[in-house]
Amino acid sequence: MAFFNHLARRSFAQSAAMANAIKNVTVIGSGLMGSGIAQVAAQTGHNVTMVDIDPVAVEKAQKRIGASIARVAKKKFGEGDDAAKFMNESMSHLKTSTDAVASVESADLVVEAIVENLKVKKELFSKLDGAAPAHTIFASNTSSIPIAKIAEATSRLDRFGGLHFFNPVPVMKLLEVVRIPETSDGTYEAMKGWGKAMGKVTVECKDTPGFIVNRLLVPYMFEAVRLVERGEASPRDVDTAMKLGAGHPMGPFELMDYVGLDTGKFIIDGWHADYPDEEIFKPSPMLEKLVADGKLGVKSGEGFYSYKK
Ligand SMILES: C[C@H](O)CC(=O)SCCNC(=O)CCNC(=O)[C@H](O)C(C)(C)COP(=O)(O)OP(=O)(O)OC[C@H]1O[C@@H](n2cnc3c(N)ncnc32)[C@H](O)[C@@H]1OP(=O)(O)O
Ligand SMILES: NC(=O)c1ccc[n+]([C@@H]2O[C@H](COP(=O)([O-])OP(=O)(O)OC[C@H]3O[C@@H](n4cnc5c(N)ncnc54)[C@H](O)[C@@H]3O)[C@@H](O)[C@H]2O)c1
Repeated sequence: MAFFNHLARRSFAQSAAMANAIKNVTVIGSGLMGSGIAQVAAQTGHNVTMVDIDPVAVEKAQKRIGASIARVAKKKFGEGDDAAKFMNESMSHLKTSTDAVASVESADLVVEAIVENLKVKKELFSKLDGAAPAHTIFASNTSSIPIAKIAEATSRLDRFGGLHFFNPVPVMKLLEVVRIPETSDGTYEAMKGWGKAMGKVTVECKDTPGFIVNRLLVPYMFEAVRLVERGEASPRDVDTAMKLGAGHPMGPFELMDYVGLDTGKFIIDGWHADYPDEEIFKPSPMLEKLVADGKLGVKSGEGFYSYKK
């Protein structure tokens, strides 16, 4: 018994050490998710580098982070000096870059939150694998792509996993921590420990399609789309029904606009390719048209609804 207690203590100590070892975090992608992850990492005292290939995206992300940190600071500290101190300290932990390779040179953890496309994600990780130190853990925030397929691009399968955050990251408490068969126990404990250090509640999940939340949420959202495409109800009424009848904070159309319709299309197209017989994953004419028209939801000013001021 004493021996097992000793082992348990040791493994706890090791995981605590690994989690504490994650100090320098590189977040690749400064869109909706990358900016949220970078913000929370900076707020919780990590040294963060947020990277995007698009300098305009970086600029927009900085503005979004500034506005969001101000909301968090007000909630935590009200209007006084402590709020200003929290904002300044958080921002002082955040650097930006457009050079992904140079940005991982001293990273303990790399969290990828770029476009939901396997080829693009693999190209990125393959470049980063040669540039990052041996100890660096790589994680993807993918919504729907198997982590194992992304990890194939690297030679560090034992230091690879999924860290799936939820939008808006500064508000949503959940973090799904995903392991592939090769993920080492040390890596997994470090990822979970980092999630806790970020103030998140972590749940564990294997590398199964959609993990937990999206396995349930994505079919739900696409059932709503089919309902409307069949002319059985309007988006507004579906949203009202799910908010008032099921207690959801947003209806499925509001939520799809919030997530981004391009991201929704990437998810469903990927699953359609993998599971061509599943009716629910077949292309939706309504979604195809909105995306083709550049109506990507809240982020572009219009999706199922208009957000133009
Ligand atoms: C597809 C992917 O793989 C997975 C996903 O991410 S799926 C999407 C998951 N996300 C959801 O389901 C979100 C559902 N929606 C919600 O929970 C809520 O509508 C919401 C939290 C987004 C907004 O809440 P709502 O009450 O409508 O608006 P609002 O009053 O502006 O915000 C509520 C609180 O959150 C804070 N907040 C909202 N957005 C914020 C942000 N971006 N940054 C910081 N704080 C924010 C507000 O300051 C406010 O704080 P308070 O309670 O102290 O006043
Ligand atoms: N939107 C959501 O609600 C949500 C929630 C959880 C997970 N995710 C996942 O997170 C990832 C990002 O989603 P998002 O909503 O933030 O997308 P987004 O479109 O808001 O941002 C993606 C960013 O990645 C950048 N980018 C593209 N290729 C790049 C590259 N090679 N190197 C560096 N930057 C690159 C783009 O310029 C863009 O700024 C996706 O995998 C998505 O499935 C999204």
